[in-house]
Amino acid sequence: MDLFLHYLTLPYLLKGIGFTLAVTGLGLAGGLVVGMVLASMQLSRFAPLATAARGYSIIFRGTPLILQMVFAYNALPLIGIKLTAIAAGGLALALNEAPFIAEMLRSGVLGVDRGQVTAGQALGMTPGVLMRRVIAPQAIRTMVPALGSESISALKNSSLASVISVQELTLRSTQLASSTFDFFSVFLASGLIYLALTGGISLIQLLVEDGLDLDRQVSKSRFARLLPWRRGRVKQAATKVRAAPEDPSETPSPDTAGHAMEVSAKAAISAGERSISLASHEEAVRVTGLSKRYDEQSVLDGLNLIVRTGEVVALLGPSGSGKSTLLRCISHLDGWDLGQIHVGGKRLGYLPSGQLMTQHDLANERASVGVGMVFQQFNLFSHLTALENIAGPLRWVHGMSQEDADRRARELLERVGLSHRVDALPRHMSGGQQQRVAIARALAPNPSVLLLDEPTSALDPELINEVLDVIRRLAVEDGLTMIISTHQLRFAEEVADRVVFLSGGSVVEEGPAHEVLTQPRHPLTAKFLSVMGANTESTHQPIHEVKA
Ligand SMILES: Nc1ncnc2c1ncn2[C@@H]1O[C@H](COP(=O)(O)OP(=O)(O)OP(=O)(O)O)[C@@H](O)[C@H]1O
Repeated sequence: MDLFLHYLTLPYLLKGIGFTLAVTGLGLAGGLVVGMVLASMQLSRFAPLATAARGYSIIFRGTPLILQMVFAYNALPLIGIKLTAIAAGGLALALNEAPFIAEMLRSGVLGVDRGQVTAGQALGMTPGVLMRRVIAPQAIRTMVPALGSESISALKNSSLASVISVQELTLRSTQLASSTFDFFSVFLASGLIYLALTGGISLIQLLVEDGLDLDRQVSKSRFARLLPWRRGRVKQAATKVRAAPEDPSETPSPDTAGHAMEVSAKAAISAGERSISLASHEEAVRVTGLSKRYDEQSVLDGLNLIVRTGEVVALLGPSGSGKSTLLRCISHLDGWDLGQIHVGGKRLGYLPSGQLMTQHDLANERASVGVGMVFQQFNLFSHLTALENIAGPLRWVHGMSQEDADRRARELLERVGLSHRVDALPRHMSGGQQQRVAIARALAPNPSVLLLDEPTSALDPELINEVLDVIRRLAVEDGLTMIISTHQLRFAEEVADRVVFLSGGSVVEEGPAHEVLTQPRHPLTAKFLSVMGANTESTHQPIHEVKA
């Protein structure tokens, strides 16, 4: 026992720890840098880069580390690169770790929900901002356990550096045991030191996991405060704005139906005047001859559409008629084959020369033109609170100060009846609440046009009204220009100035909402409405009863 304790504290062995850590540190740091390059190459759309990265992985994962260390120390000097034993060991370990780390990075990035990436693009985030604020924070969180295991494995692999005479812990233990012949005590002490080192790594992993845990109470720790995606501390004042629940889903208010009737009445009184006045408004969106194919399938077929400022247009049509694709093209989230789209008079995504913009410039233009988008699946950033989902893009895309962005986010959350949920994560909110946050997020930068892609189709019937009510208010009170793809016929009749019926990727019929929904002219519209139970009588059913 005495001898064991003696070896455990022997400076000769303890110095070996320094060399072990030096090789491991170089290996992990270098592996992370090379791994990031490899992961970017593999994720690149440029095939030769991805192939080169794969070739690298095959070579370095397929040959033994010990051989790579010997090569780095003994063969590189032959071509004029002479490294110290520690540098050669660290280099070989880095090159060997890189493909493993690259795979972790790649799977972390690919694991981030594509919908959130699309939402970030729609909000005008450049690829860099998207990576820093949306993808990396979520990818890193999922990678931490695997990175912890890889670090432990790198520490143990560093012992192979003994073959190139790095005086690390294993080599020193072997030398000590050979000279004292006390193999048992020396290797027991050495094993315990390794255990302490790997235990340290596990502890760091646990602390990092804990620091990144979204369900943990907001951290006051300095570490958590350094993280760019940390959960912001929500000021008490903000949560006190409303003590009682303001959420219509929690306190179903008779207001909703009342409000709907009021809107309907207003709409009926002013429909004629409104359509005359809208005709003189400027064009907010002009779509001319838009055609798009997916392989052999034609999805949009010479589609034409003009939406004027302040107008609310409901897109109706059977599933697969191209409603979502049209909305995605308007915000240039998708490209198209033929035709032109102007938003606010600008060809969004095109240079004056007619050339396509880079993704970076397209993002900036999307933000400056102001095309907001609300998705079927909400697509909230799952690592951010309701407040941060709204305030974050205002800061990162529009350069607003944190104070102003938070104030705007609170105002909007209050408008959509969610001021008591400012600090809630998306997964702690109901579908209706998430969609209301998504609407608030899209509204935050004051878009010139708001596109809503079946905003209620992913909601349970009892949650649909709370979202429709918010949209109704935007149409009536704010006079926002909106294009809404929806299957909610009664809602379309109440809120939309015009209904545009799509079939097979082109406009089959369009006209004042009430007219198209009650007296369809085209047989396809009539058939669709009858399938939807939306003939004259059924459009007067309660909204939630009219479903696709
Ligand atoms: N990425 C894609 N690759 C191939 N085909 C696609 C893709 N996206 C959409 N499509 C096809 O394009 C057609 C139009 O789809 P779109 O989602 O625009 O229709 P929709 O009218 O919005 O339908 P729904 O009401 O069901 O949402 C569909 O046939 C769909 O399968």
